[in-house]
Amino acid sequence: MTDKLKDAKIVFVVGGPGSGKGTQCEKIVAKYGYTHLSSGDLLRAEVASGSERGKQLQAIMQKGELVPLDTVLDMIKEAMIAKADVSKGYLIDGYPREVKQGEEFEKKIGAPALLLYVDAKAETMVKRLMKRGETSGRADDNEETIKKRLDLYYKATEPVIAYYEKCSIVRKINSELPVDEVFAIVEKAIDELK
Ligand SMILES: Nc1ncnc2c1ncn2[C@@H]1O[C@H](COP(=O)(O)OP(=O)(O)O)[C@@H](O)[C@H]1O
Ligand SMILES: Nc1ncnc2c1ncn2[C@H]1C[C@H](O)[C@@H](COP(=O)(O)OP(=O)(O)O)O1
Ligand SMILES: [Mg+2]
Repeated sequence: MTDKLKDAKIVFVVGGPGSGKGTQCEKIVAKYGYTHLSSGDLLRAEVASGSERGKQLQAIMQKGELVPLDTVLDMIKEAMIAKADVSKGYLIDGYPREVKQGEEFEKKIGAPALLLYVDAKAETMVKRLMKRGETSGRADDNEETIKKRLDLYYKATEPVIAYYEKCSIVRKINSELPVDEVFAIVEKAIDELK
């Protein structure tokens, strides 16, 4: 077991593609100094490294599918351990994407104290992603892949929220509002943690 992470404060950030997870995480980092670990960013860094593994990941992500659980969990765990001595808390952004990922995380790392459910309508998410796609350079910010990512979100990821509602750690955040108003809701949820 990972002793170093035994008392870590862990926040899962869950929401559909383009719902605003990364945007809110950035603001949490600025105010609270938490460590932000986005599974998508970690995977894109591996792709950018040009490694053989990165090439396989790229092919999966371009199709809007989920990469193997072990790959993403190992990456997150490694990144968490690297920050264990200085971290005030961890924002785990984009994970879990399916219930099994949550179960494995708890077995190998620990239990989350809070789940921020970043909620926006499908229509809003598509609009934001198409706009983001104009500049993001992301291979998955295109109409066809966005549709697949949304379908997968409703099928595989939404059940994660119901799963964690059982232990009353879910806080639903209305991400239809302007960024700062969304953050005001986020702040309340984080402040309650202390
Ligand atoms: N509350 C908001 N209102 C309007 N646009 C937003 C809001 N939150 C995020 N965005 C925009 O939507 C896009 C997706 O946000 P991002 O944080 O990358 O989402 P995610 O990490 O959930 O995919 C970005 O271009 C971002 O600037
Ligand atoms: N926890 C996870 N399990 C499996 N695949 C993941 C993953 N997190 C990210 N990926 C892969 C599949 C996603 O379609 C892609 C991009 O993820 P992301 O950057 O978190 O997207 P977004 O911020 O738009 O929600 O990376
Ligand atoms: Mg993101």
